[in-house]
Amino acid sequence: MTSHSSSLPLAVTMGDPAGCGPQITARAWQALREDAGAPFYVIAEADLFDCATRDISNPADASSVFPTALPVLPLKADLPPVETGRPNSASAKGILESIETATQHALNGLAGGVVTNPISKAVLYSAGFAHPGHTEYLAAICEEATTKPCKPVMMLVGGGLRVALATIHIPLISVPLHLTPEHLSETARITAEALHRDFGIASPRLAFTGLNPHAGESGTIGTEERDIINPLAARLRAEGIDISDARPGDTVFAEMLDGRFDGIIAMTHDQGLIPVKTLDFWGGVNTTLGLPIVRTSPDHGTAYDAARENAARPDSLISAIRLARKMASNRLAHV
Ligand SMILES: NC(=O)C1=CN([C@@H]2O[C@H](COP(=O)(O)OP(=O)(O)OC[C@H]3O[C@@H](n4cnc5c(N)ncnc54)[C@H](O)[C@@H]3O)[C@@H](O)[C@H]2O)C=CC1
Ligand SMILES: NCC(=O)COP(=O)(O)O
Repeated sequence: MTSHSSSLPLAVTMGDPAGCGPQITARAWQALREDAGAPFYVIAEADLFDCATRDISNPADASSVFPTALPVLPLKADLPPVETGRPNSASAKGILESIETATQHALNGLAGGVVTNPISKAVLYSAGFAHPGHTEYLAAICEEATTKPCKPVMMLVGGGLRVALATIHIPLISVPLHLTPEHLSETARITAEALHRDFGIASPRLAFTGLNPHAGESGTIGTEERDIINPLAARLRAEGIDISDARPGDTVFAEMLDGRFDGIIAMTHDQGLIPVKTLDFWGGVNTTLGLPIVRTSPDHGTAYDAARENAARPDSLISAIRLARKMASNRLAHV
């Protein structure tokens, strides 16, 4: 199985067909069709897109088609009629087929990486989807295909920040239970390795955020920093990973912008996503580290309201495509 190549086309998934995916994909193709980088194709139905399209049966045909039409690899599943802005759980089968096919293409060396369009988690959950989101679903597909364990780490990139998350879509009340030394050390190792291999940073400097205000204020406003994060950081440093003790969550992002760190490991979803989306909502990218394939995604969701008004902006998808190209090319150079 080949896991990456920068010269291969990228596989873009359909996402929720009632969301912004079709609009931003057509607009990203318009913006990038003359771009010299790797082209992309989308796994969906051609009539979703308001631009020139051409059906392809093989990812290898994407490159020749891309300058004149958006290459579309049709789904096998039938999609129900799509009403923009009105999600329909009957689309779930096609949404998941698109993700699964794109991932298999990347795993099998037919695509250079996967760029996912937004899905509505609630819509998929109502159709019985058992994973919290793409991140865990992609890891499950990769794990099954390679028979190797695959631990995914979500990282948001934008506004000068690279922020990996120690916890993702779980209720805040259960976060402390997940912050075990084993989990945090795996997250740190995967993040350090990805910054080196996929982002081309020779010796990445990482920071842990604290969970509590003022990083626990020496154990007086919470003990996770004193008892778990800081002792673990010391062990990781002894192994050669350059990582700080828990830094206060209200200052560590400014420290990274000042050049002190190359990446941050945030303890919760919102702790990590708020700074990235505030600084760079339109250009932010979500990427999954720890997979045998490259995967990126816009940082935003399905934006049903913008889709209804035909006003969805493609900026974040374009950034996701550009980052996927860069990561694939860095991986190739690293081999
Ligand atoms: N990667 C993924 O698949 C993601 C999926 N989601 C899902 O998206 C759904 C909606 O989530 P929300 O919290 O409402 O976030 P959202 O990002 O879809 O929308 C937040 C606001 O930003 C606007 N917006 C977002 N992207 C836009 C674009 N490209 N152009 C113009 N305006 C845009 C929306 O119109 C809305 O006002 C949820 O079901 C969530 O699960 C959320 C984040 C990522
Ligand atoms: N908030 C980020 C998000 O919801 C994306 O999740 P995933 O579908 O990429 O796992």
